[in-house]
Amino acid sequence: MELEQARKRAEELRVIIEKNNRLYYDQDAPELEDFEYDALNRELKQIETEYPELVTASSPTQYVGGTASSKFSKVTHAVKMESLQDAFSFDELREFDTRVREAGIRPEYVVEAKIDGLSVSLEYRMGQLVRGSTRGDGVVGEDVTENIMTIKDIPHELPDAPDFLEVRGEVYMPHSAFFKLKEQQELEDKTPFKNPRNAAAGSLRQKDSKITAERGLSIFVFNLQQCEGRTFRTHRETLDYIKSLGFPVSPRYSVFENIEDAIKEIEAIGEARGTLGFDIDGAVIKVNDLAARRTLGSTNKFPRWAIAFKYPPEVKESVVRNIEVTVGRTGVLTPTAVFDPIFLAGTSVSRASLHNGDIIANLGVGIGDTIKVRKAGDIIPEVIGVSARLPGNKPFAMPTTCPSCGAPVVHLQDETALRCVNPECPAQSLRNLIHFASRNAMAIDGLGEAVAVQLIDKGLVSTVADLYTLTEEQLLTLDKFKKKSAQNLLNAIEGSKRNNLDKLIFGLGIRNIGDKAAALLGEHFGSMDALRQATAEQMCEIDGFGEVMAQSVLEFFAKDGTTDLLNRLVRDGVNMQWTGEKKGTALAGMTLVVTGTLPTLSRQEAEALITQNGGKAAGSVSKKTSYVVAGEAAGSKLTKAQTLGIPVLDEAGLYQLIKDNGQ
Ligand SMILES: NC(=O)c1ccc[n+]([C@@H]2O[C@H](COP(=O)([O-])OP(=O)(O)OC[C@H]3O[C@@H](n4cnc5c(N)ncnc54)[C@H](O)[C@@H]3O)[C@@H](O)[C@H]2O)c1
Ligand SMILES: [Zn+2]
Repeated sequence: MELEQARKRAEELRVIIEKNNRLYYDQDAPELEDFEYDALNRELKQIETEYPELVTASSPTQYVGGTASSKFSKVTHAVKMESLQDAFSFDELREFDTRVREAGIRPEYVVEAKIDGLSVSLEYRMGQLVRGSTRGDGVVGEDVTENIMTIKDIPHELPDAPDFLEVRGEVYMPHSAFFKLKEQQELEDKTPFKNPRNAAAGSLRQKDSKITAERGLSIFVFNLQQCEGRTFRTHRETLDYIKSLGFPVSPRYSVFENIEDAIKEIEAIGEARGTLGFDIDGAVIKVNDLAARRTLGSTNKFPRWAIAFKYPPEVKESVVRNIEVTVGRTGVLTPTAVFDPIFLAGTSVSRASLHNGDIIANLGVGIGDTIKVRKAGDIIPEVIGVSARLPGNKPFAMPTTCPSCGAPVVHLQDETALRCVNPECPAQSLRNLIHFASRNAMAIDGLGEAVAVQLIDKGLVSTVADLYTLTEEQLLTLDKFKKKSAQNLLNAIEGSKRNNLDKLIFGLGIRNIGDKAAALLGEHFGSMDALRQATAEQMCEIDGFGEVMAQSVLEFFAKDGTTDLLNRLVRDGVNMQWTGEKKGTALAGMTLVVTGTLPTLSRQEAEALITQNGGKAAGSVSKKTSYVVAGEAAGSKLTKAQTLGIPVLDEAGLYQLIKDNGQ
């Protein structure tokens, strides 16, 4: 490449890379797959190696990619949170080894899995967790202490800890938590996170720590940043020490005497990839000897004593045996390719979503064709192309009628998806019914998926209103149903009639209306009738309510069948009024933290009492806390309140406070 041509390409690449850095680090919503991004970075690095005169201080190859968002207060890291140099072939690892040996170091390496999440620093003073922060640009990160406090794996207190300790680790979302969240987001018609890494980053970088708490995040700690009063000789020793303090550490971290053995370990980790229960995006080789690390030092961006090997995305071929089309709760038709099982990134795979008709048309894929399937992250397989077409085969055509009910399907405005809009469609009825009965909605015990499937299949229920006319006789026709179980279910259905209005609003499955939005609507309008008559402007007056949500509510009431459905529910005695207390103002403007075991209230109940009275219930104590409500066995939060001089109440004191401030 000519210099001028190289300069032009380098500039182009920098613009693209910076744009994708913002999407990935700042918005937790990348558009490229990691290996696609890595390829761009590599190309830029190659140009800069060939033409060193083209390297600029602001090139993304020279600094850590993130920034600290203004959503959080900033933290300056005493020990810089560096990135890692990466390698895509074993030969590059051998070159790394040569560089280490050329610096006069006898190599001894630790190999660890590289967990795909986001990097955090945790600081402990006198054994108490005092701060958690993100990497940001490596020097300045974000203060996410409150959110960090909600992660169960992270100890709040360390026994026998030094006066000051800082560790670094990777917060990640296990596959189990990711699938749960994905299902929940789909049920609520929200765009699900693309992969566990983005889900972890998006969940940790939340303004509301309660949301973080619900997301099931975990951590692996992989480095000792600072430790007052103790010295260590090797990385291995520091990991043993971190583990002894109660932190989760990388599941395996063995020491190897030479690079070839280290490479074998990387291969072994690669083979175990799909079975770990969480995503890894590579493996890291680190020089074990800490003095040798100091000799090797760091560049502006990464240490010279470590290197990350990135596993290539695996691509394999298989033959499409079928394309199944299913109907979701909101009527969207989703095609799924079913193919001969192949082994990818450690697990057997035989299905991949084709998303919609446009994607099928772009791929040109039909039943019988040979496809290429890739697993980019560790869990979601993707069809990336057709490698051999069955002679004369045509791409699969999406059905023109609903595979569940046979009604004609439609393209709604601005959507690529096809939808079945028949309100009585059984596939949708099933998802609607499961949602209606779920815990945050009408909470009908005993009405899970298995029972819902039977109710629909036997034609006993087609809309949720049918639940309220079910008889014992009918329930006895269900699999495994005896008199007792039938009666229990009828009681649960009967009990649900008395639920507060928000449960019903949420249960109706209005697009974009989650349980929190339902509660806002219920409290604000007070009855279903008032809500039905509300205009978009009136809804938008509610704090926290947006235009899109308001439109969805209007659409719901305008839909065929809604009036009928609500009339039937009213006739059968389902409550349509807000029976919850209107929010009081006794604790307005105050932030309270509940800790320990209270004599009569559970922690949830105490927090509900606080919010019902206009206060904010927070998860951790800070200078902004107004009161700490402490019960028996209150731990670090109580100690912290005492150090900060924050008033402490018992349960009776909380009631008194509400009484004193109420009208
Ligand atoms: N898809 C996109 O658009 C996009 C954009 C930007 C970055 N990225 C991805 O982000 C990565 C580059 O980001 P980076 O600069 O953070 O570097 P990196 O992720 O390659 O390596 C550094 C990080 O690895 C983490 N890590 C996990 N386990 C570790 C262990 N056992 N020991 C040491 N560190 C461990 C650390 O937290 C550290 O921050 C690449 O994988 C890239 O593909 C993707
Ligand atoms: Zn249908």
